[in-house]
Amino acid sequence: MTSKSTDGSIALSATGISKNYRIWTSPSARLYGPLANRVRRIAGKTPTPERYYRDFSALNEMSLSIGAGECLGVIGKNGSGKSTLLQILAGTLQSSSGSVSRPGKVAALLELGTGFNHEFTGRENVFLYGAINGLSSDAVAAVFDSVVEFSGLGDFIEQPLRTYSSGMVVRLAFSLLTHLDPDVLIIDEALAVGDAAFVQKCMRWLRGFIKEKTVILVSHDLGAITSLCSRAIWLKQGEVVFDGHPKRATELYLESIYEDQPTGSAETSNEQTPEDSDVSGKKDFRHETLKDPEHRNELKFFKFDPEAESFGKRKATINQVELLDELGQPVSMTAGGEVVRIKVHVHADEAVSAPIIGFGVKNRLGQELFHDNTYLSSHSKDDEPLEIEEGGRFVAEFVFRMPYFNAGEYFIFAAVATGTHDDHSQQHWVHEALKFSSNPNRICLGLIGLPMMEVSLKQEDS
Ligand SMILES: Nc1ncnc2c1ncn2[C@@H]1O[C@H](COP(=O)(O)OP(=O)(O)OP(=O)(O)O)[C@@H](O)[C@H]1O
Repeated sequence: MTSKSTDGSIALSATGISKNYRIWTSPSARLYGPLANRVRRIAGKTPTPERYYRDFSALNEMSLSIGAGECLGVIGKNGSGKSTLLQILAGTLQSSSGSVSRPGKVAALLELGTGFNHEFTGRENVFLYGAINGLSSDAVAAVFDSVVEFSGLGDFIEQPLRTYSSGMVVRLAFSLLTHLDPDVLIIDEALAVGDAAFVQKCMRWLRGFIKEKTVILVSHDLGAITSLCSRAIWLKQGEVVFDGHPKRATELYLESIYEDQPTGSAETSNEQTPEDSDVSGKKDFRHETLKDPEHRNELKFFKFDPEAESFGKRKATINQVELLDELGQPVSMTAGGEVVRIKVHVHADEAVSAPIIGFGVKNRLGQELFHDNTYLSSHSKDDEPLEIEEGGRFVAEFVFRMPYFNAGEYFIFAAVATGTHDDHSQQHWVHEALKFSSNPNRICLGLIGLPMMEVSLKQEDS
């Protein structure tokens, strides 16, 4: 697609960029594979590289030009190549082939903490980051107070970065960017970890910046893409499959997500009437409306934190909690109303008898919104209770339709106990095993909203 630059000049362009990765079949294949193939060659035999690795293309000969003044949104499923593209455009990752032209000054907010030294204080990092971006120490000193003020970090600016939360690192990084005066700003989902007030502040700044300069933005928040961007590209397996109006791009992308979902019991037949339908397995009847980016209740999950605070007698340890989609694929995004799987993986540090695994969701005030556990399902059957030997592993999986959440941050706690529902001893309880954030929406009216199968209003016969 031709670029829609406001003054006709190009802010950034990429020609035929590809990124290939070599995926080794095992760590030892990486060590011995090249040697084994060399020995085969010397012995006059045909090398067998396929036994040791396969080549994987994360980006495939992509050409793109972004006009000065454009705000380009980049969307696509996990692993479609968005971060790879942004890193290559920003110059922090070398492409395997192709070239990038950057006529102006480019600043990027990519993977959290990139360009920072975690042993340095916030103050030292401001000067370090400024130097990396070509600013003299006098120039950094001149904007230092303003950077700290924007960040809202206060006295924390004198503390080492390793003591910062991920939200604080984003505060510092974004505040720095606002003072670098770039021509092109590249942002990769980084704002997703900021708290609501700071994200609002960044959005206000970004809207002003977009009016004058060029922005490239990756976001799973399709509402942000449609409201901020003048153009959007949709990536699929390292290729641009749509380049054009953001509204159309997000519509096509969402359609493709729903097309990829299996049909069957979860599908609602249009011919069913409310009276004769069986609601089990149905989607929310507002499903079509909720596909719309404006209404979709996006939930962005962060990875399991093994360092999260926990307690318990530790006969068993929770070592992973993950979010999967309906098909069992690990995901970092989902939405209210969708079927998800929460998997809790546990290691038995000692022999464990009849374990119970549970999980629940709390809001940031610590109010519990819902919880559940395996006790009923594992004790309502005639099955023998689970007996796990020392060193063994076990896992619980909860499959349910996500409720709707108000805008804000939430935590999933996970726990493993032994005993019975009424008399048990906690072995490991992880307070904030998974964190997630919810976008503003109008679907959730209470603390949580329920996926609603049917609603009717009618007069009863007297
Ligand atoms: N260093 C690496 N070695 C091997 N494969 C890699 C490497 N970095 C990325 N990949 C692969 O390249 C593909 C594209 O990754 P990339 O991070 O760009 O996707 P993405 O669209 O940004 O995903 P997400 O939405 O999850 O952030 C993925 O399949 C990923 O596994």
